[in-house]
Amino acid sequence: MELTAPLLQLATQALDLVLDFKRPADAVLSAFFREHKKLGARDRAFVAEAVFGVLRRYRYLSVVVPAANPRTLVIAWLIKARGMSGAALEQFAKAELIDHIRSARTDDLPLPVAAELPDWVVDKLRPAMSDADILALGRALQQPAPLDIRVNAHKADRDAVLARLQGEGYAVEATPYSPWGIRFKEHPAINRHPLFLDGSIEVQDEGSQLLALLLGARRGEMVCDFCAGAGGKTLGIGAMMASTGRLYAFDVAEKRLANLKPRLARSGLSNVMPQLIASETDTRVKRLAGKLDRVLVDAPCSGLGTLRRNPDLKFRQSPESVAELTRKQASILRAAARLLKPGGRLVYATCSLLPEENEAIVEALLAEGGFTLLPANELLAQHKISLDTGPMLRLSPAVHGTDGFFAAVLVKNGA
Ligand SMILES: C[S@@+](CC[C@H](N)C(=O)[O-])C[C@H]1O[C@@H](n2cnc3c(N)ncnc32)[C@H](O)[C@@H]1O
Repeated sequence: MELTAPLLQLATQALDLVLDFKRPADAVLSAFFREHKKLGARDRAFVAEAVFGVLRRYRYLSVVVPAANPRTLVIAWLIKARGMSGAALEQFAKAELIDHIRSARTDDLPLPVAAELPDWVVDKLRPAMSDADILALGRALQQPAPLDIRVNAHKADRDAVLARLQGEGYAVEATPYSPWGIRFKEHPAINRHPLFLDGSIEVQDEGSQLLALLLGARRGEMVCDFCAGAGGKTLGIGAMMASTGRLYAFDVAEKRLANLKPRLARSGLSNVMPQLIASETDTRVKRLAGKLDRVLVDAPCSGLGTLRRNPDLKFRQSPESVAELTRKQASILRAAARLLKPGGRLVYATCSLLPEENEAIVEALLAEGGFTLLPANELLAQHKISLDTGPMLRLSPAVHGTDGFFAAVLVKNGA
């Protein structure tokens, strides 16, 4: 595509709005496009690509550019990531700036810059990971995520959906771990496809799909998705229950639960009860104490495992926000644990990469007694899924091609 001065100006303006990191970049960009209604599809695509492209390499580009500002960052991205030639850019930037960027070194960078992670994140990862693994993780997190869908087992069959999509010319393949997953090579607008509109498929990362398997809810059981949000996991669990029994979908965010409603309608499930709660200590929660067979806690977390989708998130989190989240996670997990019958199953999951949001939260509950860890690797093997990351599941984009993801399965003692 041909770069023009107005287009460069638009990308610069949009980036400027994103770089205060007060709101999620995708929300800022949507608002920006609403204000620039006349922009054509190709120009929008360029602006979005430039903004997300800079965000993915923000630490590196900030080192490369002598006086980093949104415009020079976009120019540095065009040269370093898009491989644009100096000649194509000479009408937009001084020759010294172009030369400086072109000759900037790419080797010998400090680990946090090469991995595109904040220093404090690298410090928190270091006790559990080698520098080489942190670098591989950081590099994988810089790549855009593939588009994964989950076939709704209540309505459709994966092989049939796969064959249909292939027949329609989509480049798709079955996901390696989830029995319901299909991965697209491109990013088509799948939310307009008839299979999406009739609830046969939902967009969901493969890692998230595995949670329903780990929870293992059966027909007729009493189950709760404690942090249901817009119901990504709820719908997978409800399908496994074949729309029988009862599946409570709790959340404190009214808007997210509202977003669950149309998805629920499409899914054809009639066993889900969305329930807005004020907090994890709400009386509606306490009323269910000791009554449930399975509870999923897909806890609010730093989201650092999803940086492929939200590269700005790492700059909107801090050690303080993580500390606050860990207090919340521990409190929610305890409240959720009280709902289980003896022998009932509790799954704790996050899309964080940090041990303090993951293993530490689970180990603290285990140390109090009352629960036993059920090895996730053995459970997955029972489903013929060869995914062995040890007794707790830790998925990494560098190793598994999924978002960064953590899950632990616990059983309430005393059955
Ligand atoms: C990681 S998201 C869940 C995503 C969701 N499970 C899905 O698959 O779409 C965490 C959710 O926890 C909710 N949350 C935060 N505090 C909570 C609390 N005290 N009790 C229940 N849910 C809470 C948030 O509103 C958010 O929707």
